[in-house]
Amino acid sequence: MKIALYKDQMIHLTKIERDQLQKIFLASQRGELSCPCCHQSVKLKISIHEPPLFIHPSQTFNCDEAIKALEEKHEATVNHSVGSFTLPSKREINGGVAMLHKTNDTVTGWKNPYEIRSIPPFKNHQTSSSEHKKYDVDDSQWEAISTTEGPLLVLAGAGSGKTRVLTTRTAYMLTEKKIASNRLLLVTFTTKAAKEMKKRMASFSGITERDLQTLVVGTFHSIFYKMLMHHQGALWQPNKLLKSDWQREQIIKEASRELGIDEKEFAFDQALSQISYWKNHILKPSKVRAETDWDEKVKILYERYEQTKQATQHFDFDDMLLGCYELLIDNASLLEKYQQRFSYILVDEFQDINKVQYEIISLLAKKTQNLCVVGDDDQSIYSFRGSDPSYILNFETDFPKAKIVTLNCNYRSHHSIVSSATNVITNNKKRKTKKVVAMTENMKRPLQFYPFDEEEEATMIVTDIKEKIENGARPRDFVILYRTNSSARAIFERLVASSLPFYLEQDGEAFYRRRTVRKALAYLKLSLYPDDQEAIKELLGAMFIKQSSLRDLKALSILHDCSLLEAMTKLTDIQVFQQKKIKKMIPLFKQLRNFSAVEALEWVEKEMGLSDYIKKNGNEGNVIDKGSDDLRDLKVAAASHDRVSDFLIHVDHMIAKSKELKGRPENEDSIQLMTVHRAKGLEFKTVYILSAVEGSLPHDYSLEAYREGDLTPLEEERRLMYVAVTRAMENLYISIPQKRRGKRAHPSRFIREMNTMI
Ligand SMILES: Nc1ncnc2c1ncn2[C@@H]1O[C@H](COP(=O)(O)OP(=O)(O)OP(=O)(O)O)[C@@H](O)[C@H]1O
Repeated sequence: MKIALYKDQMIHLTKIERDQLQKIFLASQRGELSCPCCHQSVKLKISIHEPPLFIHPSQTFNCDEAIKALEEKHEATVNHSVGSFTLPSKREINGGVAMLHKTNDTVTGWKNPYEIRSIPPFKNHQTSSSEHKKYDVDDSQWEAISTTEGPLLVLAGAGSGKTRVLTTRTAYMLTEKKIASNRLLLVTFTTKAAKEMKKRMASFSGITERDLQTLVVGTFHSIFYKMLMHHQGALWQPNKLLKSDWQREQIIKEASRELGIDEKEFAFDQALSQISYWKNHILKPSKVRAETDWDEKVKILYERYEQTKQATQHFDFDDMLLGCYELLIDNASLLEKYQQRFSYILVDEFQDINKVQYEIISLLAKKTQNLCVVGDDDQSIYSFRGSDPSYILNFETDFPKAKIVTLNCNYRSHHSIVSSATNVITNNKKRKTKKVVAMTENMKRPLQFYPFDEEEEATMIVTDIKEKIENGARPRDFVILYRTNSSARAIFERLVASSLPFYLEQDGEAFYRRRTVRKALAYLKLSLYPDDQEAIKELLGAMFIKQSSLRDLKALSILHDCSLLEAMTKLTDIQVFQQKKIKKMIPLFKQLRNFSAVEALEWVEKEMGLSDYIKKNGNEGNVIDKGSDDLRDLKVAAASHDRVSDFLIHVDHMIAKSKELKGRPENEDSIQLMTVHRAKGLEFKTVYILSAVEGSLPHDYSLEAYREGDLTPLEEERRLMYVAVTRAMENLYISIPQKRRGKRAHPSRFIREMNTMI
C-alpha cells in the first residue's frame, strides 16, 4: 500500500520527496507508522526489485479495499509537511536526477532495476577427456598439471581453476612423479590461501602426513622469514618485528617532530605506504627520487625510519623480503644450496608479485628453471603496493623457454556473469588477449539497480538479503563489495540494525574514527558538552593549536570557572589571528545544537573554519581517501537524523558496535563485507557491488590521472570491477546510486561497457 499514518497524519508515497524516504524508513523501523485502516503498525519496504511500499508485517489484516479507497482520495489531496518530513505540494516527475526507467505511480525518481542484456548466446563447451578423469580436470588444466619441467606460465582467467591446478599439480608431482616433498616450494598470496591449499592436498590419495609436513607452502613473508631465522636468527627475533602499523607510525611520528611536521595532522598512513612501496622496489632512501614536496618529506622520514630501526634492531615485514634478497645475493654458496633444495617452485597470483619478490624467485629458479607461475593479468590489483603486472606480461622474455598454458573455462560463474565481466575487461589496452567462457548458464542475469543514495542503497541490499535468507539462503552466500573502506559505513549501520550475522574485516579505522570525521564531530559534541576533553583535543588540532594547550585550558577553566570551550577565549600563548578566530567562533557553538545535524555540519564547515583545516590538512598525500570526501560522507550519514544530539548518540552506538565486532572471531556463516581487494580469490553465490558510479569505481584519483593522460590507474580500476563481478557464482547485483556524497552521481563508465556486447 502507498499510504500510512505518521503522527496521526496521512502520508502518501507518491507525494514524498525522495530524500525523505530513508527517514520514513527509519521511523517505520522504530514502529512509528501505522495502517490508516486497522491502525496496526506498518513498515516501509524499500527493496531492489519493486518500488517502495508500506506493508503490514503481520498476516492478520483485511484492509485492502478500504486502503484502495483511501489511496485514491489522498492521491488528489495536497500535503505539505508531516512531523519532520517535507512533502511536495506538487509532485515533481523527474526530481532533478536522470531517470532511465521511471514509473509514475510511486515515489519521485524511482527507477526500475535493469537486467544486463548484452549477453551473447550460451555455447556448450565440452572439455574433459578420459585420460585424466581421476583428477577431475579439463584438458588445459591437465596440461598445466603435467608439465612439471621447465618454466611454465599458466595464464588463468577468472574462475578457471587456478587453485585446483596448483593443488592437483603438487599432488601429481608427489604421487606420480615421485618428487620428494621437501624439494617443492609453493608460494601463495595469503595465509588463508596457503591453509586452503594444504587442506585440499590432504584429500588426495597417496599424499602422506609426512609429505604435508615437509612440503613448504606459505606466503612470501612466511617462507623467507623462516630462511632468515635459520641463517641469521639473532638479527630476526620475533619480538623485534614491527607487527602493527601503529608501531611503524610511532617511529615516523617521532622523526616528524624533529622535522617540525605537525604530528596530529600529517597523513602518516600514506607515508608508510609510500615507504613500503619504495622498499618493495628495492629503493634505499638514497636512491629515491622525490618528485613532489610530499615525496621529499616522506623520503626524509624514510631515512630516519631506517636509522631508528637499525639502532633498535627492529625490522618490519618489508625487511623480511629485502633481508632475504640480500642474504641470497651476498652468499653464493647458500643460494646454490637453496637452488638445489627448491628444485620445483610454484607461485600463485603471479600478477601481483613485486620487484623484490620477483628477484628472489628468479634467483632461486635460475639453475633448474623449474618455475611454474599461475596468474591472471586481468586481476592485477595491487600496483599501489608495488606489485607489477609487467612480470607476468613479460614472463616469456625473462624465461625464453617458457611454455604457456591458458585456462579459459570459467567453472565458477554463470554465462551472463562471465559475459558481463568480459564486456568490461576487453576495454583494457594493456593485457594479454584471452576469452574466458562459462561452463554453465542460468536464466538470471546481472541486475543493475538505482537507489537514491548510499543510505537507500544499504537499505535495499539488506532487505534483499533478509528476504533471500527467509527463503532458505545462508548468510555465508552473500558478499557486499566496495571500492574503499569508507563506503562500508551505511551498509554496516543497516546490518547492525538488522539481526543478520555479518563479518567486516576492518583493515583501517572505522568511519567515525577517521581524522576529518573526528574533527567535524568534535564541533558538534562541544556544542552540547563544552567540557569534553577528547573533543577539545580534536578542536585544537583543527585550529592548528598545539596539543599542550589543553593543560593551559584546564587551568584557565578552573581559574575563570568556565568550560574548557570558553577557556579557549582566554588562551594567550597562541597567534593573534587565532585569538581573533576563537573569539568569533566560540559563541557560534551555542547555535549549533539547535540546527539539524546536516545544517550543523554545514555551519561547522563554512562558518567555523573546518574547511580551512580540510584545505590545509585533509588531503595531504592522500590520493584514495580525502578529508573533504569524509565530510561529505558524514553529511549523508547525518541526513537521517534531525537533531545533533540524536546523531551523536547514533555515532557513539556505531563506534561501540564497530569495536565490539573488531574483537569478535569470524563466524563462518556470516554475510561478508569487504573491499574488492580483499575479495580476490574468493567466490560467493550472491554478490552486491556498491556505488558503481564515476568517482567511486573508477575511483576519482584514476579519473584525475586519466585526464592528465595516464591510463594506467584507470585500467587497474577496470580490473577491480572485473575482479568484483567474477566473484559471483549465481547472482550479481550492481548498485548505481543516483546521488553520492550529496551530489548527483553518474553511472560508472564500466556500466556502459558492461552493457555493450563486445
Ligand atoms: N575442472 C573443473 N571441473 C569442475 N569445477 C571446477 C573445475 N576447475 C575448477 N572448478 C571450480 O571452479 C571454481 C573456481 O575455481 P578456482 O577458485 O580454483 O578458480 P581461480 O582460477 O582461482 O579463480 P579466481 O582467479 O577468479 O579467483 C571453484 O568452485 C572450483 O571448484
